[in-house]
Amino acid sequence: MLQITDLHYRYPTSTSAQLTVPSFSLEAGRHAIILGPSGCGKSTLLHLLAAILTPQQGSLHVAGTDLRALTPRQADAWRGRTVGFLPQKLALIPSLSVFENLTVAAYATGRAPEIVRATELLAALGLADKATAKPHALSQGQQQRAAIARAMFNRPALLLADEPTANLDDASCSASIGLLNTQAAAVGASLVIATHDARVLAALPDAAVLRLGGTA
Ligand SMILES: Nc1ncnc2c1ncn2[C@@H]1O[C@H](COP(=O)(O)OP(=O)(O)OP(=O)(O)O)[C@@H](O)[C@H]1O
Repeated sequence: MLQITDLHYRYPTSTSAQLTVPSFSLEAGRHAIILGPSGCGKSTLLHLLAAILTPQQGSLHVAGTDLRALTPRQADAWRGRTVGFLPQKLALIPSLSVFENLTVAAYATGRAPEIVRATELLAALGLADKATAKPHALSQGQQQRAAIARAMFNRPALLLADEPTANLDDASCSASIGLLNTQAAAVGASLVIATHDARVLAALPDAAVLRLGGTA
């Protein structure tokens, strides 16, 4: 699922921050935890894995695709088909209902939205009665579940989650990781979680761990 070799990334606007990623590979269907302190580059690596950013050096293959070989347009199409993303700031669209926040994800694939899938996902995530609500009317936990449903809508091969347990108590932390794990398993996706939270290691004991040291 993932093959990372000698990967380097530097933000074009920054002269100092440079991310260096150790070589790492992950089989399809297996899960990984990207672990490291604040500012070490976890979110940046997730953006590289989603082909939102392009590395300057090294090779990066995800789900059988050489991401460095993609044009920006090809990267957009590949991402829409392949990746589900749960950002730290959930980024639900405030003017759309919860249901519409899911179905809008279909536009990234160029296919018509599957209405039945949206209904089933919302039910599976305990949000059946929130389909017509706007995101602001949901609790924080409900908003995260809606964002997980949106990430899963296109049945991604790779589910990326950025600090999904930040500010959660222990019970909510294990519920959140459990949901991500269950949803990934339902479509055979690999789950990759970026976190500085050691509780995630305990919640996913079989996950491979990629430690990031920091920027140089
Ligand atoms: N758009 C950007 N332009 C320039 N530098 C950036 C940009 N985004 C992040 N950085 C820098 O890159 C480094 C890695 O940031 P990143 O957000 O990937 O870290 P992180 O490990 O996810 O941190 P946190 O756990 O606090 O979210 C930091 O030094 C940050 O300041």
